[in-house]
Amino acid sequence: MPSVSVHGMGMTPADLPNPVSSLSSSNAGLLRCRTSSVPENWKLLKAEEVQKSKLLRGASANLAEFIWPQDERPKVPHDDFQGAEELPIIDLGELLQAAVADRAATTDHQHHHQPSSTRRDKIAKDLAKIFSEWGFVQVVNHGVKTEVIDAMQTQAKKFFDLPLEQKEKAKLTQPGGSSTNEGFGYGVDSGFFYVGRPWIDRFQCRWSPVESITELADKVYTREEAHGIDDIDAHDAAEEFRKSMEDYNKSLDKLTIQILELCAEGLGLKSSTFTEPYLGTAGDCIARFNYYPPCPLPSLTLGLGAHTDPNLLTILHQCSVGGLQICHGHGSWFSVKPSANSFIINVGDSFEAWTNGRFKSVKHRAVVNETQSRLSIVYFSNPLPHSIMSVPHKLIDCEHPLEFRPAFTWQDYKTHLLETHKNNNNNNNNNDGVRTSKLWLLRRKSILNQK
Ligand SMILES: O=C(O)CCC(=O)C(=O)O
Ligand SMILES: [Fe+2]
Repeated sequence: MPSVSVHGMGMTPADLPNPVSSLSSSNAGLLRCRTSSVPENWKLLKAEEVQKSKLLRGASANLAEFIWPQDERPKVPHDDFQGAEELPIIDLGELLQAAVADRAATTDHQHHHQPSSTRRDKIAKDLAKIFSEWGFVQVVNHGVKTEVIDAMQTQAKKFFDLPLEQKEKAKLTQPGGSSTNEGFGYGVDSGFFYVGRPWIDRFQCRWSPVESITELADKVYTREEAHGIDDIDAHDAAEEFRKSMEDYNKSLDKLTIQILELCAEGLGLKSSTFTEPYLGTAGDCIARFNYYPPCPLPSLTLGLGAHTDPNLLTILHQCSVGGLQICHGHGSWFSVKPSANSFIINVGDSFEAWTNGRFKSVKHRAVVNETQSRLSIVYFSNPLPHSIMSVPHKLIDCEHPLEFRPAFTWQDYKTHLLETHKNNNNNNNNNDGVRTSKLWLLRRKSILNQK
């Protein structure tokens, strides 16, 4: 099918975004970034792409809003993996192999066999070192079946391909009628506190309980006008979505536990130090599907601005299109090469605080590109809202004095984050909460707050 330009949608050039004329006075900071005309490549966007995206429909009214300040703009493109520092890899398959070798060695009475406990110890130490230096790791042979990952990617893609009106049915409301940050939308309308407007559509909900996923899926896939055979199709579609969410959640919950255990061991702590309060999928684990449509301004905007994740651990799977960038060293960014069978796992703010800063919650962002849409599936692991995360005594010594809150709950931090969101949105101030909200976790700050 030939690509249809927005002109083909019955839009006249006057309907097209005009970055200059639409700059408001509150965007004075962006005036420096003005471009004199609509980028030619906006016309490359397919009409159906514009139709189905909340972001693109909005952007067509005021493209200038998406131009970020000069110092935030990406210098490394989404697909430039050259010169990028190699993100360290952890091969979890080695754990399994070592256990198999253990059994063989016992049967064959081998004397020079390296026991699996030694292998495990080495992997745990490597992982802890990577998290303390990079905050990010690439995990391979993680035990999550390829079918489970593929099905989740397929379902997420299918979701974003739905007509906009259909996707918007996923919006969940609170009992009082106010919207939550769950569902589909432009940033799920939860407000962003970035310095620019991100180029993104997003779906977000909790990974469990399964009943709430069913409710969401039914809302999205059931069409009011559907009768007969259509009803059956809609039911099947909702069921496929629910099943892939459930399978993915089960697998990633297991993976989270495995990683948390290795982290504890790598830090010289009891294996269950982090998993006991985590309590698996009963916690507050959040699903996020980020969808970045093709963008006519890839070097002027960002899919997602530089931020750290507030949660415990993040497990991310990107589709075949690159876009995730990590800040390493002195403010230099590198693009992470997509790899179908690996996960990118990073330390969130809560984990950094819980480990007294031994692990680092590192800034990352998403860049976009002109021609391809991009999808990332994110598993945000969190403990139960009221489980207490208290800094293990072993992680406090002369070399590592206590720098973070000695104990806090995910609910405490979440409440703070939501407040910051609200204040930033109400005051319409430079929306810089991304940089400041993490400060709440610092000990100095918590002492000040108590005064
Ligand atoms: O899409 C990506 O690669 C980054 C997503 C991300 O950082 C987030 O959702 O917090
Ligand atoms: Fe993130």
